[in-house]
Amino acid sequence: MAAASATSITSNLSLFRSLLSEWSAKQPKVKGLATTPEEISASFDRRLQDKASGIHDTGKDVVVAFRTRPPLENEAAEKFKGNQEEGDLNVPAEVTFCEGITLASAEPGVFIAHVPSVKWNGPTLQHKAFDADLAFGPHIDNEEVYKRTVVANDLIPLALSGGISCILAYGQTGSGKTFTMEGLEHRIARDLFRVAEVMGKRFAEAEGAEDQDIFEFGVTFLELLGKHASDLVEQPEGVDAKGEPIRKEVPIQEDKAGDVRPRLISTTVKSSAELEDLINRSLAHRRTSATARNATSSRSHAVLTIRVKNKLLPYAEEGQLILVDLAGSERYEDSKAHDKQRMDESRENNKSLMNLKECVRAKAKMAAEEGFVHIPWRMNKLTMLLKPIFDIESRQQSKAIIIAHVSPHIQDSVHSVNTLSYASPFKTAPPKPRGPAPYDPQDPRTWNHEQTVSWLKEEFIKRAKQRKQSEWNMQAKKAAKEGKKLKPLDPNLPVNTIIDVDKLCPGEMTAMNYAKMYVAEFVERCLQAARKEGDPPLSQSYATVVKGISAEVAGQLYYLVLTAKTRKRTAIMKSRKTLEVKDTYDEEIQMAQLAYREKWNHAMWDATKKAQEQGGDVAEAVAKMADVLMEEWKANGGRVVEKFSDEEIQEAKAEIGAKKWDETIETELQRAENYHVQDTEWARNTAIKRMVDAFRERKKTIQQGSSTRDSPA
Ligand SMILES: Nc1ncnc2c1ncn2[C@@H]1O[C@H](COP(=O)(O)OP(=O)(O)OP(=O)(O)O)[C@@H](O)[C@H]1O
Repeated sequence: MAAASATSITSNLSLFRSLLSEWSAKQPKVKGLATTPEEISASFDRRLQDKASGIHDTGKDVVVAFRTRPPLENEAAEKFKGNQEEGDLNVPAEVTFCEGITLASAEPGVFIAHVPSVKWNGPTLQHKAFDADLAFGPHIDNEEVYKRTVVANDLIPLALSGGISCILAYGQTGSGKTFTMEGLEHRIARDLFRVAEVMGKRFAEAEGAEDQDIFEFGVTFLELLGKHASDLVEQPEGVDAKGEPIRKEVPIQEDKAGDVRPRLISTTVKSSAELEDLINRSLAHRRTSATARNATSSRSHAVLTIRVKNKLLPYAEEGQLILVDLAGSERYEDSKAHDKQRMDESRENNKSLMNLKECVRAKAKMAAEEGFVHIPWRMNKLTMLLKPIFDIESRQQSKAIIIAHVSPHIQDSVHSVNTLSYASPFKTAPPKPRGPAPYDPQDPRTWNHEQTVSWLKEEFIKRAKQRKQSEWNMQAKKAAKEGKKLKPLDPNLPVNTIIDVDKLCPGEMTAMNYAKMYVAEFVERCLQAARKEGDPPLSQSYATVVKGISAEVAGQLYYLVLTAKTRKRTAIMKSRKTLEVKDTYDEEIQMAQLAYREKWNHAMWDATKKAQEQGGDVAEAVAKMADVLMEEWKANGGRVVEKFSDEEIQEAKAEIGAKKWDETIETELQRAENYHVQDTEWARNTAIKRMVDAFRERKKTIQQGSSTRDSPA
């Protein structure tokens, strides 16, 4: 069945409407959202106030939501009127809205896309269902989207506790990404300082600090257009000859410490009004440059980052709230009509969106399976900016929400299907409940409550002893200077463990509850557990000792979890040899497969056939071939480079003629230059490959012809 064009869809709207109403009549009732916004708000406030339940464990690391918007006034008439001026008489004079998306269930989210297609007997409709965690129909407003995404997933408290919260808006141009993101940005600006006040007060009280204004906020706003990043907070430096705004390019690189921090102006904001003002100014800069370029904002990714520093924990990493309005997921065919610069940007955008997909999928998979998956975040500037979410060695807890936007129109259904199938696979089952995994003292993921309590006690005692020992060492040194000798420390002497572990670890808390907590929150709990009921606040120096020791214990716990995961990865790697290639989930293999396309399958097929003929182990032969291709792919920097023998090249050149040969290469090099492709060797190889391929084809046809003639009648 072939897909139908927008014009042919428009000319058959009445047929599609009647097919849709027949279909709708047979559908079950729509399943609504599970909890009311009021319930979400109430539980959010409770969590904020309630010290005991501050664990940011709202289930998934990656949450997927779908959203469709209402049709705009006169939109169908203007957008799909077809080429009536050019005599497209099939398109009705007045085009009205016809729905392309139906909300089947809000939570869990299910959207059904209605896709017009052409069968041998005429136009028809296909109904394709896609799953998400949440789905927002056209009548859901931004306030409700905010409550169900940002509030329900504790994104603000997570960032304030030193974690990373991220929201990504994905979708076709004009599907409503900017509408959603601006709505969320303004609401975050509205609530951030209120939540910070509640949390700051709680934290300062635990530490006995007087100043309750403990958070510092630094905001950056970046635009990534193709490969070029610029600062949206800064005013453009004027306009160029084409009237385009001149913006300084901002490099995006990983520094020696592994931090990706583009050189942007970080503005300190102290209130909702200041944050709101900064967001408005940056958005206005984005709109101006978009208008100047005679295009929409759909061509660039806009990344708003709010960094949160906790003044009481100067050594801890900063929490971050990252909001990304992604470039429109334009199809390559649609961008062909544009100039070279647009095509370059479009190609770059598609590359970054594909890489983002790989990263989000790998992250979702890792969270759900608890395995160790390679996340290729270094492959693109966009994912580099999102490093703290994707870097598995990051000790910061993170949560990403991806909102996939689709147009409500039936003429956009093919785009909508692309968008929904991009985002839907991110939906994973909630993390598996910790099963009865055998106890492993080296793997905190297997510890129950009692084992956790005893580990914590041991750790605190160990560190208290170390402290005592180092105090003794200092005193002994001092005594030696005075010619005295101190009595050695009695190892059996009881030590003050500083922290009451039973108070720190109530009820059913296990090591994984703590491992999911950010260090700031763990330290805060330790500070509370160090203070006896009714005692005055801890002295500044005592609080410093508690903070130091508890941060070390948290670090040790994260380290154990990380090494346990690494051990699991090594085990997976070892067992990979026995796995069928199709069963492996190594992202690199998948990327290499994508690059090789059908050549990969041919190579596997050849390896299988050879192994069968020689009576060898098929799985092993396939795995070996995959290894060979992977090595080759990696050695060529993630590309597939065709290799031909010199003889074959000379043969092809002789057949084609040296002049035409050189001309073809020259044309390809020229094309590469036009597209700013730096790698001329790559362009040359592409030209050679095309000519040798064509030569092989001709040779094959000739050989087949002669073998038919030669064969006996
Ligand atoms: N949920 C909604 N309710 C009402 N109007 C909406 C909604 N979503 C989007 N719109 C309107 O639809 C139009 C397109 O939306 P928007 O600019 O947000 O799309 P976009 O996906 O960001 O497009 P682009 O990629 O071109 O930037 C705007 O006029 C916007 O106000």
